[in-house]
Amino acid sequence: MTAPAYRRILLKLSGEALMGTGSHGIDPDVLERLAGDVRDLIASGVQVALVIGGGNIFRGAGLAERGMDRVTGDQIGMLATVMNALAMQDVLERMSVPARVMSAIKINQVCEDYIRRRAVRHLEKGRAVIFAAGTGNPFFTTDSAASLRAIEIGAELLIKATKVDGIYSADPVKEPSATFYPRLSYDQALREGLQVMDATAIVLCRDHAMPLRVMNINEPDALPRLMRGEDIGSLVVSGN
Ligand SMILES: Nc1ncnc2c1ncn2[C@@H]1O[C@H](COP(=O)(O)OP(=O)(O)O)[C@@H](O)[C@H]1O
Ligand SMILES: O=c1ccn([C@@H]2O[C@H](COP(=O)(O)OP(=O)(O)O)[C@@H](O)[C@H]2O)c(=O)[nH]1
Repeated sequence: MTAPAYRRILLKLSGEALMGTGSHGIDPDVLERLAGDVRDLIASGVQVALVIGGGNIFRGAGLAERGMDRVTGDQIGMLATVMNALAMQDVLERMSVPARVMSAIKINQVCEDYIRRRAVRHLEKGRAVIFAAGTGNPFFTTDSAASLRAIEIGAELLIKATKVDGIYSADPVKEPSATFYPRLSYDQALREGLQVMDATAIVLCRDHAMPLRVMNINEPDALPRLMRGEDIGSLVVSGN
């Protein structure tokens, strides 16, 4: 078996990805499939860290639109990400994959506090590490948390697995004629206002030269093919 193309990656999954065809919550079959992908990556020798969103349960912006204090809404949203993280940990452990949830918010009767050095040790020991509660601060998203944690742990690649095949000149869901970008620079994504990932997350990746790949969560075998060095989705790297 050839060595994987990457030693350590961070995989960002939206909460929505866990819904499957549902309108909210977690589809156990989807969770099982995603956990199986993580298991296979770790078995191939890749150290895998995860950031899972909470959009299948709550988003602060949505709660605020209906009158809730935004900070409170974001705190609820961050707790939603903890729920998803615990669910992922449960299914990984039932697959005999050691997994640790490390939260940016102190809830250490439910999961570990996020401590960077411990996260790295867990990864070095072949454990899946699931970062929960995003950055721990309101007004951010788990995309930004994914960029932040990828940089902190020295990941070689940040993968945003989402609902489209990569980055386009416009939202391909709204504009089917949009042009696919197999490769682009962070500055191009910012200049063109490409909304696939929030600007904070993209700027963090740019400023710390964190390669970012956006790919379709539903493309079969996409992750193992990517680890074998195939060019999947869109790659965002430094440049003008
Ligand atoms: N330029 C773009 N290229 C690709 N996707 C885009 C773009 N602009 C907006 N999108 C939308 O962004 C979505 C991915 O962002 P987001 O919904 O935050 O993902 P997720 O919920 O998977 O984290 C895609 O499903 C797509 O509809
Ligand atoms: O650092 C963070 C990360 C997340 N959130 C809140 O948690 C919600 C769920 O995260 P996100 O929307 O990123 O989930 P996804 O879109 O990936 O499902 C967000 O909407 C925010 O309200 C936050 O306040 N700070």
